[in-house]
Amino acid sequence: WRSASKNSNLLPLPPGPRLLPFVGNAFDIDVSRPWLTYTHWKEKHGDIVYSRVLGQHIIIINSIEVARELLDRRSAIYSDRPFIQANEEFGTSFNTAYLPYGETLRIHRKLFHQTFGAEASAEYRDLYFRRAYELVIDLINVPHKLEKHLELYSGSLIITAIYGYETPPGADGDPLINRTREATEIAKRVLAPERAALLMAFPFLGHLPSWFPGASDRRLAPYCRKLVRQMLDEPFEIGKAKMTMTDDGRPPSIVAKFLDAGDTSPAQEEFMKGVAVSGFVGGTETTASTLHSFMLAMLLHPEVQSRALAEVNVVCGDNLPSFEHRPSLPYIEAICREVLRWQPIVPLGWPPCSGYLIDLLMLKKGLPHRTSQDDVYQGYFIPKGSMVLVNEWAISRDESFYPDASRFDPERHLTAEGKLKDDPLAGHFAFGYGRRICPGRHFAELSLWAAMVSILSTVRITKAKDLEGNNIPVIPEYTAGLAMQPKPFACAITSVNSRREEYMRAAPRAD
Ligand code: HEM
Repeated sequence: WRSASKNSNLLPLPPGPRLLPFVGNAFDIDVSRPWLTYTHWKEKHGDIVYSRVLGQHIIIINSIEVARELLDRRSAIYSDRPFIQANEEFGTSFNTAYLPYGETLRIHRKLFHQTFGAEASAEYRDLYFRRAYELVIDLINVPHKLEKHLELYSGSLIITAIYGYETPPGADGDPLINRTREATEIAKRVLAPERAALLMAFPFLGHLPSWFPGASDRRLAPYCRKLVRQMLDEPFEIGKAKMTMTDDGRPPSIVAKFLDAGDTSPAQEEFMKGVAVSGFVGGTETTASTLHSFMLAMLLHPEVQSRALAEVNVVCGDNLPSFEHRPSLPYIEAICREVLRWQPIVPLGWPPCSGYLIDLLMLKKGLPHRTSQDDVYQGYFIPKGSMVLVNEWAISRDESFYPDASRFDPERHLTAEGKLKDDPLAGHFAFGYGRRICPGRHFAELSLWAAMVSILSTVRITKAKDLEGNNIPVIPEYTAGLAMQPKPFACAITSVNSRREEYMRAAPRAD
């Protein structure tokens, strides 16, 4: 049971839990929080674990060293993705995230680099803050719609940057956001775990027999394909029509920049459309979930808020903080790092990415990398076609790096002199590895920082009160649903600096 068919050297597979005939470990995994099962396996079997579900080889990486060695250094072997038939049926195979390792992926990643790379992302510095001010004002005005405000912040930022148009206030009215939601809902229904698992185990079935639970949803496929086509075409046309340069001579959007650069053949345009929508679906929920987690951490830790505000006040006086202040605000930086570490919103190294395939093969929150050829690591055989998951949860809980790891403690990222530590793991929990590392990470980091510093400098998040004036207790719980994000919690949000609030209110808003 523990050998793989093409293992000519008869090397052992990595250690792992006992496999049952046929189903392998299908029944061993906590399907709502599989990373906890994998972390338990780490304790027993170590940093690299072999498992099998319905004949599919699964390699679970539980340490940063193994992740770097395999996914970073050997990325030519470890950068494929599993093929999903349903993506073809439902028109979602354009998404960068699902592309196999090959030429189309290379083109997409190049476009991503040009449009969301470090330099390109920095060009949107004014936009992040403009949106962040709107976010703060919305939080003060209507604190109970916290989640909605965070989703609007992250979604509208990406839409404005990509297509150059302003989403109307209250994302409900935006056609792109609405269509994305609708397509996502269909995909979630269709790609229920049992269906995806069966297709993965028996790809020769191609299409599921009509008696199979959920198979009747296939009738939605043509409609979903139509929605996806609209998502690809319509906002792109808006971006195309909005080519007027900004006052400082920059293209008004990523699409405009692409068109301005020259090669606009239909094929190239189709790639750009795919990149734009992949960026939107890959970046919205991830950024919003991270900020939601940040708000929860602040609510639970008033002392962290006080120290952050004091740091901003010393550095900025009553002015609004900006990216120029960033190097002088190490504590704020430490908060950002700790938010990403404390509750990695992609605990198995994969973003919710609009909800597709999350339950795939019972590997919730873990659409993995896939090996494109056989490999050997430390005497273990890694078969071609293995799914490879990084258990970021286990890495974030590694006590040798992070003593008392489940505690939220920004100070762990600072030296005794209050400077930022040179942390080799910083950023890794959030953004993945190798040639599939998140191409939106620069954009994401800047937008997270702008939102966090704007919130910390201007408002205070406290417990909400009930009708008798008692604090409503906060139970920090996370959803086991699509994205790892906090379950809704009540909080009060009040301004702590009227000057900054005034500046923010006076800043131009989208209309
Ligand atoms: C806090 C925000 C974000 C987090 C935590 C996050 C996390 C991730 C992770 C873990 C991966 C998988 C990496 C791997 O397979 O090794 C990924 C991939 C991806 N992300 Fe992000 N992401 C965020 C924001 C964004 C943004 C803003 C964009 C676009 C502007 C974006 C676009 C993508 C795309 C297109 C992929 C697929 C890349 C590929 O398969 O080659 N993400 N992201």
